[in-house]
Amino acid sequence: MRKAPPVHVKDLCIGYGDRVVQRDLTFKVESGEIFLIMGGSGCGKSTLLRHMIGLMEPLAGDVYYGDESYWRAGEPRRNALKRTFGVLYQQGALWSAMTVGENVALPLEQYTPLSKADIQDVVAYKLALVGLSGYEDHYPAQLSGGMKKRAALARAMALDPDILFFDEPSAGLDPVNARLLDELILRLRDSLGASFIVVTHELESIFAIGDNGIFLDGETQTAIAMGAPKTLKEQCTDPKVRAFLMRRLPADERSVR
Ligand SMILES: Nc1ncnc2c1ncn2[C@@H]1O[C@H](COP(=O)(O)OP(=O)(O)OP(=O)(O)O)[C@@H](O)[C@H]1O
Repeated sequence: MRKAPPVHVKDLCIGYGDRVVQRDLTFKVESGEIFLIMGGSGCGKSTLLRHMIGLMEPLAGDVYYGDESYWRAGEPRRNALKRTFGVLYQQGALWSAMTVGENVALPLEQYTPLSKADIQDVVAYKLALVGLSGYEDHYPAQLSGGMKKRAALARAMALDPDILFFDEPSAGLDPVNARLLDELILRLRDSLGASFIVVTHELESIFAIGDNGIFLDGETQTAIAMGAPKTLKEQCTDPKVRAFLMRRLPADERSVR
């Protein structure tokens, strides 16, 4: 099985123009880990993800893939690195005018020299991985919300990424489909050896899939906790983290302590 490079975020400061959203972020995502980015609304989770994917340049600090600095690498190398990432955005964002098969085939047509027949084989394999065998000719509008997510996941996996980035994978899904997606993520991690970096605030997902994670705080604009969600729930004494992981109001947490 392939091994994804560890990802090392070092002294990262992120934001928009003059506006700092998060500062001094340092953490490591080990190979094959499901790493969660957690925190309240607006604290900067998606912004951090955009920086890790290389869509936004940090105000300070860097992101290392293996030993390689992303931002000190030249643009050709950055583009090559980007191709080792699979990204699944909140909306799924399948091309609605294309069939599911065409959606998954697109990155293969753009970035590989594979023949049409080989591309069809890869598409069939990726759709089988997400439980959508035989849906090649369906259009996104003909799929349920959960199926759309899985089709978008098949597309994100088209180029055999080392690292998959998910922004709120279970947003908009009912609890049963959200759970099926969690199970799929666990299965794919085990079978592909890829790492997953996931933004989520769904408590069930957090405890079901998270090996490790970081908790961002919007108020202090930095990370206030790191670790396995289950351990954080048992041991972290920060009232904001406890409130988040136990779905209590921070004021109640303070009075409990
Ligand atoms: N394109 C942008 N330009 C300027 N500010 C932005 C932009 N996108 C987001 N922000 C601001 O950056 C902060 C962090 O936003 P971000 O979307 O990263 O938070 P989040 O933790 O992912 O939120 P949520 O959980 O609600 O999706 C917010 O205050 C937001 O208003």
